Amino acid sequence: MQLTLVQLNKAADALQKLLPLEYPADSILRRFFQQNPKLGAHDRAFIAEATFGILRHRFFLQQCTDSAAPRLLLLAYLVRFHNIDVHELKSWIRDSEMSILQTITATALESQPLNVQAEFPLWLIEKLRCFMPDDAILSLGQSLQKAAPLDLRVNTMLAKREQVLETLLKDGIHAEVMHFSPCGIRLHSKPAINRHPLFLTGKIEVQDEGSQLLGYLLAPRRGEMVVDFCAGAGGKTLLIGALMHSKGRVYAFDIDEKRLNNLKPRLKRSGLSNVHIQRIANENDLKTKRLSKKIDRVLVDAPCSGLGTLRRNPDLKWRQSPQSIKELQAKQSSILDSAAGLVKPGGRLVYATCSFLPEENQRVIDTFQSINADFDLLDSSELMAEQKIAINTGKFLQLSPSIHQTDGFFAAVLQRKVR
Ligand SMILES: C[S@@+](CC[C@H](N)C(=O)[O-])C[C@H]1O[C@@H](n2cnc3c(N)ncnc32)[C@H](O)[C@@H]1O
Repeated sequence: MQLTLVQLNKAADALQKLLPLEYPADSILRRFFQQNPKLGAHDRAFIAEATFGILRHRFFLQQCTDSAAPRLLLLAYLVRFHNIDVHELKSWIRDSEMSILQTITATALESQPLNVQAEFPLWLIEKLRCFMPDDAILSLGQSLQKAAPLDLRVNTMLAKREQVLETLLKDGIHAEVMHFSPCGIRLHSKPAINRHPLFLTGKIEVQDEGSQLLGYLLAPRRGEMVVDFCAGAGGKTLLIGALMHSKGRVYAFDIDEKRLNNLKPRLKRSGLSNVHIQRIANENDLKTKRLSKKIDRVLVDAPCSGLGTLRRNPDLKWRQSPQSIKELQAKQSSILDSAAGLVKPGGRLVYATCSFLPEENQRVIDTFQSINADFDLLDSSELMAEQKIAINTGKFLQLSPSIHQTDGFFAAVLQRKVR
C-alpha cells in the first residue's frame, strides 16, 4: 500500500506523544486515536505498526541517525525496516534528512555494539551478563524485537480445539494447533478476532502460549479450592476455571478494581460459574486470611518488570530500571509470603513472572525457601510431563521467545509439606 503524507505526519505526531514514555505506549496510542477520530483503519494500523516498530529498533535507529528526533526516527524506520524506498519520500523530506536516510540501509547491524544489536539498555545488558553469554543475550534480544503472534486459548468448556481450528480455517484465518499447550491455537495473521463469533460466544480467548502453560503447571482439579492471587483481568483465572470443569471454586484476587472489572465480561462469555472475584486492599488483606491453609492450589502471577513480554510491550525497556526491579523484588517476596499462607498441607503454590531476570525469579524463591522450611520445590519439567507436555527447562519453568516462541515466563512450583 502506498504511504500517504497524512499517514507520515500523523505517525510522527503519535511518536512525539509516545516517546517520553511516561505512560504505557499502548495507552498513549489509544488516546491518540481517540483524539484523531478521522483516521481510517489503514492509517491506524500503519501508525501502530510504525510506532511500535520504532520502539523495537530504537537503539539502532538512534545510533544510525545520531538523533532522538521522532520524525527522523520514523523516516529511518520506514527506510530500514518498512521497505519504503527512500526516493518515495523525496518530495516530503529535507536534503539533510535524505543524506542520513541514504546511509541507513547500508549500515551493518553486526558493526554495532551488543546493546544496539540486542536492543537492550546498558543496565539490562549488565544484569544479563551476570548469567548469560553474549551470544545468548543477542539471540534473546533479537527474538524480542519480533512482534508476537496472535495466540488463542480454546475454552474447553464450550468447544473442542479441532472444531475451533476447522471454523477458523473455513473463515480463511490461517491457524495451527500450538506446539505445547493442549488448548492453544496460533494464528499466522492478526485478524480482528474480538469481532469473530467464536470470540463473542466465549469459545476462544486471546492468551499467549506461555501464559496457558502456567495453568497446566498449577494443574487444578475438579472440585478443588483455588486462589489466583494476582488475577488481573483474569487471563489465567479463566483457564483455571475451565481446567476444573467449572467445579469447585476459584478466587480471583487483585488490588486493581479496573483490571478485575475487565474480567467480568470475559467471565460472562466463558460460561464458568465457579469464579469468585474479590478485590483486596493489599497482600495482607484480612479477606485473604480467612482462607488460611484451606486452599488446594494457589497461583501467584506476580507484578513484575514484564521484560519477558518486550515483543508486545517494547516500551518497558525504558519504563523499568535497576531501582524499579529492586522495588518489584520486595513486593514479589511479600506477595508470595502472604499467598503461601493460604496453601493447605499437600497443596501446591505456583510463583510466576513474565521476566527473565533472576532477581524477580530464582532470588525470590531462594528468599522464600530460606524462611519457609514448610515448602518443597517440585520439578516443573516432571509436572509438565504429567500433563503430557514435553517441555524440559529443569526444576524451574523458564520460557523464552528465542527457544519456545512464547513470552518469557518463569515459574517455580512449591508444595506444602504434609506433617
Ligand atoms: C502479571 S499481572 C497479572 C496478570 C493476570 N494474572 C492475567 O493472567 O491476566 C500482576 C497483577 O498483580 C496485581 N497486584 C499488584 N500488587 C498486588 C498485591 N499486593 N496483591 C494482589 N495483586 C496484586 C496487579 O494489579 C496485576 O493485575
